[in-house]
Amino acid sequence: MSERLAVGVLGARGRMGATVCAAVEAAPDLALVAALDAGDDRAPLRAADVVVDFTTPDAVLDNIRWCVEEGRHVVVGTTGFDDGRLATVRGWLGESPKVGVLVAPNFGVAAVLMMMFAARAARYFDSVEIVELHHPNKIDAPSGTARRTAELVAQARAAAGLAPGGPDATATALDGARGARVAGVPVHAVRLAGLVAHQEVLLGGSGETLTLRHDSYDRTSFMPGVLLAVRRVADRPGLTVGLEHLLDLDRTSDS
Ligand SMILES: NC(=O)C1=CN([C@@H]2O[C@H](COP(=O)(O)OP(=O)(O)OC[C@H]3O[C@@H](n4cnc5c(N)ncnc54)[C@H](O)[C@@H]3O)[C@@H](O)[C@H]2O)C=CC1
Ligand SMILES: O=C(O)C1=N[C@H](C(=O)O)C[C@H](O)C1
Repeated sequence: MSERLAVGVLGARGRMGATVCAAVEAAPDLALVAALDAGDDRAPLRAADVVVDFTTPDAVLDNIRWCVEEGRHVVVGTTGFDDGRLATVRGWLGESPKVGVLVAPNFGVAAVLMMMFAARAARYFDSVEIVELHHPNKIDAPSGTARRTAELVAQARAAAGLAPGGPDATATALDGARGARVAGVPVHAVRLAGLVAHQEVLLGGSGETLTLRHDSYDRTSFMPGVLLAVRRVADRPGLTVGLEHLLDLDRTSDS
């Protein structure tokens, strides 16, 4: 058998990090060489070909900078990215052009399909709103998936000459009643005991609606996508945003 790909995990004692460690250990072509959490020395990551980060929005940028400087490829599931943060990562990669960093707000294949379908459908409807629903231990709102979905929907609607959200006659509202606007699209966040990770994209037109719903019932749902990214990130020097680029699904129009 050929040599196994060496993988390090940051956030290894967390919900996602622990699941990633188990998935890597179960994969015959991968070897878990470092499983680190907050406060640990990062030196053992020098033995890794690829580092996986599932930490916190506060910690992730410093981890990526360290990995890029050390020439390690990075698969990032941690959320909290916006254009400014992605530009910062691109800047570091400019100094290390052989390194690949893949940032994905959601590694669930069905979740990626839901995002792609939402972008594809967005131009056919008057209104679009997003409802994301998560476990109550989640520290960021709205979710990274909802943010990315809103951005993709807004881009598709702008390309079709449409406003991002839809008609809305609301004249008075309590703070938050109409959700947050992400790229102009209303996004509503629910935190509920018993949930893992769920999202609905609601599209409305004349006398009809379309609801796209995705449910992650278990964190193993993210593992095929994480392992695909681990195996492929070295082939993609520079920054890749979104698992869709590894799934050949990134077309969102007929042209
Ligand atoms: N892209 C995706 O498919 C998914 C992304 N996520 C995201 O992953 C992140 C982690 O989620 P959970 O595992 O649920 O959180 P968690 O709170 O269970 O785990 C985070 C872990 O990171 C550790 N940590 C904090 N700072 C660190 C540092 N500097 N170095 C190493 N470890 C550090 C914490 O001690 C903790 O063990 C969140 O941003 C979440 O939104 C979660 C699920 C799927
Ligand atoms: O914190 C979570 O649990 C999740 N985070 C990601 C996000 O913010 O989109 C992915 C998934 O929704 C689970």
